[in-house]
Amino acid sequence: MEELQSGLNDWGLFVSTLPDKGRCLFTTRDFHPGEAILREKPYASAPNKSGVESRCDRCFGTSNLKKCSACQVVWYCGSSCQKEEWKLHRLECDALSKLDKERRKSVTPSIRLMLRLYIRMRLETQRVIPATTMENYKLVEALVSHMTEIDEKQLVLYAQMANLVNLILQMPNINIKEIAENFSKLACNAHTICDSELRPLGTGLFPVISIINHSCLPNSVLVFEGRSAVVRAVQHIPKNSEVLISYIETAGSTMTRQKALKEQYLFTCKCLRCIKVGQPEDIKEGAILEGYCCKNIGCDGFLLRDSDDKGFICQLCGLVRSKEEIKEVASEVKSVSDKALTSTSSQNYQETISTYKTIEKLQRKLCHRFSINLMQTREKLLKMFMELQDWCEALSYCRLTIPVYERVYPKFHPLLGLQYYTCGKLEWLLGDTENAVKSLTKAVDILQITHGTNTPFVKELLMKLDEARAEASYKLSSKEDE
Ligand SMILES: C[S@@+](CC[C@H](N)C(=O)[O-])C[C@H]1O[C@@H](n2cnc3c(N)ncnc32)[C@H](O)[C@@H]1O
Repeated sequence: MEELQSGLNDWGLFVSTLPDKGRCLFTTRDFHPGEAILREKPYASAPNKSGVESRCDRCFGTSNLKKCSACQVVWYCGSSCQKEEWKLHRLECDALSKLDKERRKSVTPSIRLMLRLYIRMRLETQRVIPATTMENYKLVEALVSHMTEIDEKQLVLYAQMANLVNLILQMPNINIKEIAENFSKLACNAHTICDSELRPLGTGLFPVISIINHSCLPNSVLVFEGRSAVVRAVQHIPKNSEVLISYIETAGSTMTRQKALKEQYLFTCKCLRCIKVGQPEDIKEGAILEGYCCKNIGCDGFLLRDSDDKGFICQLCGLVRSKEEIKEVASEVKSVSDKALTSTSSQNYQETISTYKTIEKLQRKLCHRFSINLMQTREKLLKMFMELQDWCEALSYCRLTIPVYERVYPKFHPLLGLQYYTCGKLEWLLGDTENAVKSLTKAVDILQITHGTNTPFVKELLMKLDEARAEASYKLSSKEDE
């Protein structure tokens, strides 16, 4: 702990403990919005397996991939990535090569992450890889596991996975119970590594960043530069404050967020948003985000159950919607959604789009205009129209999502910045340069804070904005000349 403390001093941070949260990370100086609070390379990481697509083990790239000829499990995009990983992969390769074809199929990304954790620990003990103040196995030992709170079924699963890891590694003195506990640590400490546009690439364990606790109203955000994790302030953080990130999607109601946190991280959140649970403002927000709309066209009210539980009353105009009617539309949404799942897997795009359009229409009848479900359906339609390069339809759905994003996310949230970015790109493609400049400016204002100013992603965005501005002023001057 003292060693870690000395490493954290350089960052302007210190570790403390709070009775209801365990370890916490605090600041020893002020941080301004957009400033990087902490950077960390993964102690262990593994790329995702997304369908048929594989990824380079080092950079998570997808081009020019070649399979390791010995183990036939791991992919690299070139010799430079392969060489960088060799110290670790040498032992992993030996172990994986001994497996038969069927066993190799059971080596999932979680199993690989655990294999790499143990190999790294071993190489550290043998001093092949140095242990430093901020990178050592002791930091993994200190992570919370919540072993005593896990249910029987999960314990059995971890035990089976631990047996597989043991069978693959065949290391002397390896403790199966400890491996199972490490799986539990991964569940509540590992982070999904994403690209700049928040598309998931893999999973990594960052033992120092794992000290940071959760808030549904966080003062910082976790982003990635390649495989490295960066925690960045999204507001002014005064000296002696706790650094807080969000572990989950924060767009949902308090009940939804608390359920997600309890299920995966085994705690009840008491952040500034969650302590308002049950208060009138919180009930209203939940009913807007996840409840129903008023049947009175043009009324923007939210609905709450009436006292005898026969229906839902609009809190603005007083109109009642019967339980039966709501049930009927909701079950229609469910049955069309089930159909959408099967048509997505058969990759018939036009059919899938028409199914999602039906869902969107039904949800407009059922849900409040700021509903998360409605927003998610429109998000799916946006993505599908983008795939089809139907920029006009894509833009119309993108624009419909923006007011919901603005409502559910704080001012500096990566998802809000990225949505403005998509909107700006689409407007530009469709020749609406004036609005493109407005949307791209909003995107820059947010993404410079969440992603920093020096990343290739933000630099490219700034270049696009400059280009769009130049085009807009050229268009304006040509109009004036006419
Ligand atoms: C990634 S760890 C964070 C560091 C942890 N506090 C420790 O002592 O190592 C996640 C765990 O921290 C605790 N935790 C995180 N945020 C919390 C919060 N807002 N309230 C209570 N416990 C929290 C929970 O036990 C959770 O499973």
